[in-house]
Amino acid sequence: MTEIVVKDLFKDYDRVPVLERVNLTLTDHEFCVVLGPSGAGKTTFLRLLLSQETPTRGSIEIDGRPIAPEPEADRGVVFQRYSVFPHKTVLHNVMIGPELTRSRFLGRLFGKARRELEEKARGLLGQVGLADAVDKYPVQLSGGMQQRLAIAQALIMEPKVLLLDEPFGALDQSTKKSMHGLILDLWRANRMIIIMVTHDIQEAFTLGTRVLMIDKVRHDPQAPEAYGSTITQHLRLDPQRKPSLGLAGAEESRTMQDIFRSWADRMGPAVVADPADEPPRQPELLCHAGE
Ligand SMILES: Nc1ncnc2c1ncn2[C@@H]1O[C@H](COP(=O)(O)OP(=O)(O)OP(=O)(O)O)[C@@H](O)[C@H]1O
Repeated sequence: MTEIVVKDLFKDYDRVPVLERVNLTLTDHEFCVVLGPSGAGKTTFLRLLLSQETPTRGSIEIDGRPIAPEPEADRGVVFQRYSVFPHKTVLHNVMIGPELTRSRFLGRLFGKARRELEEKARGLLGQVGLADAVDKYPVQLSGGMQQRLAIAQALIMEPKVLLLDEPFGALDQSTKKSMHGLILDLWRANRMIIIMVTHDIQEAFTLGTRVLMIDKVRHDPQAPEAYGSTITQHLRLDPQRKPSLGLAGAEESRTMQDIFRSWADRMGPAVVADPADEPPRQPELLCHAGE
């Protein structure tokens, strides 16, 4: 069982408080989603959990021990912008983490150890739907495929905690939805704790077993930077009892065209011109004979 305990966490930058008095306990197999306005300190919170930043006060423990002062393999991370190595194939991108950890100087394993690692990497790439892309380079992949690769890269290190910083923010809606299915499957199969930052409230409620809001509770108009953010809302959700999320549920079963039309309808008077209402153009204007 994995447990993360965040106790009275404060973070200042140059004496400007960003986070104050953050307390949170997460136990095995939770999916915690962090929402909050821009600049509230969501990424700072993830960076503290990763040991990329040190707390000004307070502590973070994993399984009863203070987290290591340097980023370690017990915590994996996926960012919004693709963090893969462009000059390595998909397969080698997934193998590189364990190779660098286990062979610090050469960055490469040999013989049986390498064969076993390759098999594991291929298995993970299968899980994230990239089995057919193992020999490709990142530039040959779509945005969604690159994020799948980044997730496989993080998972091969078998982290106890997976940190996701707006991992799907740059993806189109339908790719985002398939990534939601994938991340939920991986979370169920690997039983790690996930902590994810997003701006997308629907995504938060779709995925989370916990949904947190980080924001400022105290404001001093004379000194806007006097106070930091803390957890202002905190919901635990039972994934088995979640209602279908209105629009999200409906959109899943509809085509992109239908979703587009429903958004166009909702725009109402804002729609200045709608080609769908114009009389159909003559077929000869659209295509040439023989095409
Ligand atoms: N290394 C740093 N040095 C100084 N200030 C920083 C540093 N990193 C972040 N900050 C400040 O901390 C505050 C919180 O930043 P953070 O990136 O954590 O917010 P966020 O909630 O993730 O924002 P967004 O939603 O826009 O990504 C901001 O005011 C930012 O300018």
